[in-house]
Amino acid sequence: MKIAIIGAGNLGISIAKGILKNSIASSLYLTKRHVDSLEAFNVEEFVVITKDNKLAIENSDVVIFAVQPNHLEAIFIENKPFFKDKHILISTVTGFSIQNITEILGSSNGVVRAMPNTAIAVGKSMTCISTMDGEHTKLKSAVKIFSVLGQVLVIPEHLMQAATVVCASGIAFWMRMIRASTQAAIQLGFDAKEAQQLAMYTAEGAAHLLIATGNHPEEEIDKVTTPKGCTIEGLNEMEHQGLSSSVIKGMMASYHKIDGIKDMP
Ligand SMILES: NC(=O)C1=CN([C@@H]2O[C@H](COP(=O)(O)OP(=O)(O)OC[C@H]3O[C@@H](n4cnc5c(N)ncnc54)[C@H](O)[C@@H]3O)[C@@H](O)[C@H]2O)C=CC1
Ligand SMILES: O=C(O)[C@@H]1CCC=N1
Repeated sequence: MKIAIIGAGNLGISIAKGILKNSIASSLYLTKRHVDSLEAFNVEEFVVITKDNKLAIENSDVVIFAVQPNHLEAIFIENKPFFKDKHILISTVTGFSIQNITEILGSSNGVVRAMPNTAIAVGKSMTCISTMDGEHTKLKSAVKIFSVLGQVLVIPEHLMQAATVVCASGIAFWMRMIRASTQAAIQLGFDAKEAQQLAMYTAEGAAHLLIATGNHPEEEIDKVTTPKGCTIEGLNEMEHQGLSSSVIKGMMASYHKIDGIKDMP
C-alpha cells in the first residue's frame, strides 16, 4: 500500500509509527512544513520525508490528512488538481465534516473521516470511521488499514464529534486518571516508577476484564467491593467529590469546544 501522511505532527507521527510497526506500507510519504524533526524516520528507503504535498499525493494511493483544522482548506485548494479517483482520502481533522470538504473540493472525492487516537503508534487505537452513503469501497479500504492499527467502529458521521471526545481526546482523559492514581500510590508509599507501573497495569487489567468478559463495569465492581470494606469507602468518597460527574461534564465541555473549531484562527 502506498500511503501519504499530510501533516506529520503528533497524530501523523503516531499513525506513521503504527504503519511502520505493522509493515503495511510499500511506500510512506510524511509531509510537514519543517521536516527537521522527522529525521528519525529517515532510516527506511521506502519512507520519504518531504515538504512537498503534491509529490506525496501523486506517489500514493491512500492520503491521510492530519493537519490542524485551520490548515486543511488551503491544503485541499492547493492540491485539488492532484486528487484522482484512485485516491482514498482520509481526514482525521477535527470538526471538518464531509459536507465542508465537499464544498471545498466540489465533490466529496469519496473522502473518509477517521478519528484515531495516539495509541495507534502501538497498534491500540480505538478508531471511528465514517463516510458518505454509497462510498463502500473506500470505506472498506480505510477500515482494513485502521483495523491493523487497533479497533475500528464504523459510525454515522453525525456521531464523529462525540467520537472525537470519547476516543481521540479520551486517551488524554484516561492518562490523567492513571496519573492521579500514580500520585496517590506515591503518597501511599511507592516510589514514582513503581507507582506508575501499578497504575498502568491495573488500568490495563480493568479494560481487559471488560473486553474479555463483555461485563458491565458495575458487575466487576461488585466483585471488588467487600461490604463495609475499603473499596466502597474509596469509591463513595470519589463520587461525593464528583468523580463521575466531573468526567461527564469534562467530556461535554470538550464536545462543545469542537463546535466551530474549524473556523478558529
Ligand atoms: N493529536 C491527537 O491525538 C489527535 C488529533 N486529531 C486531529 O488531527 C489533526 C492533527 O493534530 P495534531 O497532530 O495534534 O497536530 P500537530 O500540530 O501536532 O500536527 C499538524 C502538522 O501539520 C503540519 N502542517 C501544517 N501545514 C502543513 C502543510 N501545508 N503541509 C504539510 N504539513 C503541514 C504541521 O507542521 C504539523 O506538524 C488535527 O486536526 C486534530 O484535530 C485527531 C485525533 C487525535
Ligand atoms: O485536542 C484536540 O483538539 C485534538 C482533537 C482530538 C485530540 N486532539
